[in-house]
Parts: sequence; structure tokens; C-alpha cells
Amino acid sequence: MSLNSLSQISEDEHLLMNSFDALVQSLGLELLIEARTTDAGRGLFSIAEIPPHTVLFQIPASQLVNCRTLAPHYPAGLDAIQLISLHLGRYRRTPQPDPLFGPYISTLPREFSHPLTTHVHQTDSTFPPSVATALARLHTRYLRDWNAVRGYLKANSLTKLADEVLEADFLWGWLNVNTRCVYHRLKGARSHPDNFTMCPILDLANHTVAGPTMIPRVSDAERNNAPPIAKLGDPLTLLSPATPTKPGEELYLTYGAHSNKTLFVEYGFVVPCAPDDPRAEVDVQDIVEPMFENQGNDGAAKMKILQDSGYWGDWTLDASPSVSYRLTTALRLLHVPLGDSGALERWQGTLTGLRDTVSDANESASKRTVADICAILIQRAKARMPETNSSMVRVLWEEEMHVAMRVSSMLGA
Ligand SMILES: C[S@@+](CC[C@H](N)C(=O)[O-])C[C@H]1O[C@@H](n2cnc3c(N)ncnc32)[C@H](O)[C@@H]1O
Repeated sequence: MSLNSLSQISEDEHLLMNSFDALVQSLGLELLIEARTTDAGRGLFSIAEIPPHTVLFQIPASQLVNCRTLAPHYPAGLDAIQLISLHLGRYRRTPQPDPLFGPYISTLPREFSHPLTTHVHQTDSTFPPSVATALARLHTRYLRDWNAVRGYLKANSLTKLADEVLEADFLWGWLNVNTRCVYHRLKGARSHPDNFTMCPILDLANHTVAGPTMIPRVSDAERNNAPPIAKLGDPLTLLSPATPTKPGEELYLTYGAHSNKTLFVEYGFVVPCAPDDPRAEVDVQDIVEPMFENQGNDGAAKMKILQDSGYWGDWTLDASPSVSYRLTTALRLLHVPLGDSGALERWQGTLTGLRDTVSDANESASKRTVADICAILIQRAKARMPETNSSMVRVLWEEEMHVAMRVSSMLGA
């Protein structure tokens, strides 16, 4: 990196820190925390002793960026991620700040270093196959949203907006949503995909896998398991961790018990993990699917059976160590001869809980296949790891290798 770009970064960071102060002022908040620069970008730090469960701040509903606060300003027709990404993208480069959320938008990162912007066109062999697949799925999701927004702008004759918001601006908005939103109850059903919001200040919190974390307080709507009563929804209140915080400590959130594959693909970072870290997980679809294909017509029939019963794909090993139930189920069927109707019935019995196994022979064959899968994973990671000069990609290969070694030694292989 040139000195020029280094000074550019610190200038940007300086501007972002000033924007943070302006945001806090605009919200009229007096805080026990402040933003500081860390190795993970900016983060939130305490500036005082903070007792457990202290209210750190409350952001009023009108200052949260979500489907409720944006809906009055746009024609209907977009889901929450499309609408918020469009709105953010619209104000990315304009000299006029957004009259609704200007101070907040000026605190958002200027650029993203995220696999969707940097790696999406790399050859598949750079990443473990399951990471490449997850990245391709993210890319598809992004394209679906961008195409939906383009269609929406046309259908609603929003030609000025269509001219203003370039794809790069929309992608910037979309990555902001994807990497910075939090769950927030806005809809009747808890599982509704639009139950999330962008939240000023809170979105500066970095992720930790262990240790005390801040916790958003359960909102009224969530407690009542009903849509919020107020038109714009409930405010969002952030509580300090359950243990006391000393001045100068970083305050984290947990983004979830994610494997590095998910952290990398969704958020653009990894957290190196110990060989026995229970987060470590490998999706082995790219190895198992060809095993069914190699059985010709029988394999195709088994694939259909697994699809119909909801067990096709999402087959994982993890470092606890364990073989997921979904993978065990698929491998048992792989080793059932389809001509043997009794064995097929016994396999179905394992799904309904009537039986623990298909047979001893079937169980041994399935275990041998798990050992084969582990051997492939270990050999592949060892071969590919030296080829990468990205420390993040190295962590992704290491995670696969550690999981495979743990599962393999559990099997005594
Ligand atoms: C919600 S933002 C957190 C604030 C962010 N650091 C910033 O400067 O705006 C999430 C992003 O922060 C970074 N991040 C969060 N936790 C991290 C961690 N433990 N290690 C490395 N990067 C992290 C990643 O770039 C992630 O996409």
C-alpha cells in the first residue's frame, strides 16, 4: 500500500470520527462510550466505569433506518433490504445530505473491502468450495435485489432516481445493510424477513466470539409477540454487558455463533479459531453430491427421496466433533441398495424416530464414507493452503482441516 493511500485512509477515518461526534450531537446524547480506531476498523470503547446492564443509549424509532421509517417516503413494492439499500445508495455521493438520516449516513464506511467487491470474480479454487458456493449465493441474492430495484424504479417512473443511483451506489448501500443491520421487530410474524433495522452508533460495535457483549433490550413488540403499536415502530435501547466494564475497554456485540465461512461471506472478516473451536464447521456438499451422481439412476432416485423429505444438502461436519444429523441421514441412504425395500423402510424408520440405524453394516459403511470425506478435506486443505497469500483465506482452509482432523480422530480413522 502506498503512503498516499495510507494517508487517504487516516484522513477518511478522521472524517468518520468527526461525523460520529456530529451524529451523537444531532441525537442529543451524552454517552459513556466513544468510537475509536481498531484493527477491525472503528469500534466502541467505554470512557467510564459502566455497571452491568446499564442503558448505554436509546435511539428513537424515527432515527432507525428500516422498512417502517422509509415506507412513507417511497411507493410500495420493495422489501426491506432493497428499500434501505436504495435509500442509502441515493445519498452516497450527493452534496445534499439526506434530510431524514444525514448525520447517520455520513458515519457509514466510505468503501468496502468485502468478498463481494474484491473476490467475486476469482477462480473457485481460491476458496474452499463451500465458501465459493456461499459467495456465489450471496452474489445471486445481491443481483436479485438490484434487478428488483431497477424494475421498481422503471415501473414507478422514478427516472431521476434511476439516473442518480448507479449500481456501485446500490452495492455500497446493500453491503452496509448486510454487514451492519440488527434484528428489530417491525412485523406481525417473528420470522418475517423485514424484521431488521440499521441503528446509529450500535452499528460501530465489532463482533466477538467469546466474552461479555452488549445486548439490545427486548422491544415491546418483541415481548408482546405482535407488531409494534407506533407507526414507526419501537425505539432501540442498547444495554452494557452483564459484567462491569472498565474505562478504555472495547464493547462488543456477538453477530451469532457463526463459522468463519459465514463471517467471511456475510461480513468480510474471519476470526482465527483454535482446532477444537465449536464454531468451526465444514459444509461437504461438493464432496457428497458426486457420490450420489456416481450411483447413476439409483443415485438420482436417492437424491429425489432426500429432496422430498427435506434432507438434500446442508450437510456439515463440525469441530465439537460431530457429523450433522442431515449428513448422517444422507450417507445412510447412500448405502441403502434401492432394490432392498426392507432397508429403504428401515431408513425411513430412522427419519421418524422408529429406528436408530438402518443396520450395523449400513452404519459401518456410512462411517467409512465420513472417514473418506475427512481424508479428502485434509489432503485438499494441505495442498491449497500454501497457494494463498491471503491470511483470511488461509484461516478458511485451516478451519476445514481442523474440523476434518477432529472428526477423523473421533472415528479412530
Ligand atoms: C457493524 S460493523 C462494525 C464497525 C466497523 N468496524 C466500522 O468501522 O464501521 C461490521 C464490520 O466491522 C468489521 N468487524 C467487526 N468485527 C470484527 C472482528 N472481530 N474482526 C475483524 N473485523 C471485524 C467487519 O468489517 C464487519 O463487516
